[in-house]
Amino acid sequence: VTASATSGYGYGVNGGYKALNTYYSSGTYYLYDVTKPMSGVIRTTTAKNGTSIPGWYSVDSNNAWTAYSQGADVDAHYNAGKVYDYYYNTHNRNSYDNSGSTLTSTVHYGSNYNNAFWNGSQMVYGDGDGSTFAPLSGALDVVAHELTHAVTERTAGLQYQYQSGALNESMSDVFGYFLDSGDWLMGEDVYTPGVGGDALRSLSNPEAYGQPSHMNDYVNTSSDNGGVHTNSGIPNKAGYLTISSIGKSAAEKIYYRALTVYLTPTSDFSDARAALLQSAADYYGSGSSTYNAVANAWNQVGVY
Ligand SMILES: CCCCC[C@H](S)C(=O)N[C@@H](Cc1ccccc1)C(=O)N[C@@H](C)C(=O)O
Ligand SMILES: [Zn+2]
Repeated sequence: VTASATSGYGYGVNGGYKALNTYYSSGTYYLYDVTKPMSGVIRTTTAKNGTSIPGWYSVDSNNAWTAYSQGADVDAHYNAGKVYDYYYNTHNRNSYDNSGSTLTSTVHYGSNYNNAFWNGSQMVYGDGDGSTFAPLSGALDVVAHELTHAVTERTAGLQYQYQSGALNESMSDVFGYFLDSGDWLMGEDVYTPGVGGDALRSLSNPEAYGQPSHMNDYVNTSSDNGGVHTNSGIPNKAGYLTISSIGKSAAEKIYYRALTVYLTPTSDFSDARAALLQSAADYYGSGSSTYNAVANAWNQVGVY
């Protein structure tokens, strides 16, 4: 029996219709996308609520991925393709390693698992417990967040602890905004499915969800790898101020250049300011309004 690339469709976590690049072989359809200009593929698997990854290929009998339980698989696959396209089209980067390597997403990880992560090789998504989170692949900003960790790991290599770790987290949130720029919120599409209008974090108002937005309020702690999900509010606020001042397109350029050219594993918030200023100077000149806007943004969060 022939095997071939096919086009399917399905419903995501929140019920939205999604066209899917799938693959047919011997009577079974797979979430396996061979349509991208990459040496590898984009593929989605399920851990079947265990913790063994990558687990098993997500499969379907008729290429209509419409079962409620398939929503997480549908969105992980669809959103990974969107983030791949973003990095390729906007930054000329071919997959997380710029070598077109395969992107693997595993969904249904664990039981009631309220998180998602990049494990050094692939993306992994929990289903959430239905109260704190719905399946996390249902949010494009979550998928962009996780895939950006992979990019960061292959470029700046920001150590996941203390300021470099909070910066690592912030880079993932800022690129999450670039993908899902309808609002300044993070995770709103999957956070507390029973409660409307809230989110896990806000870039414009970190305090709304318990994060600082100024160095005076930096939290010194050993918890959460030195507060990486707390102190990310400070560079996140600087990101909001920067993007609001210079616009999304210029911000994407200087953020990508800072991340891939100037930042290093031990970079702290002040190094991030310098890297973004240098990137702004590279693109627009050191006396440019863009340069000055970046300086002002970081001044406002108390980072010099
Ligand atoms: C292995 C466990 C820790 C990994 C943390 C991953 S990178 C992470 O930061 N995940 C994001 C998921 C996310 C992203 C955007 C929007 C909503 C949720 C995260 O922020 N996790 C929170 C819940 C945390 O770990 O505190
Ligand atoms: Zn993260």
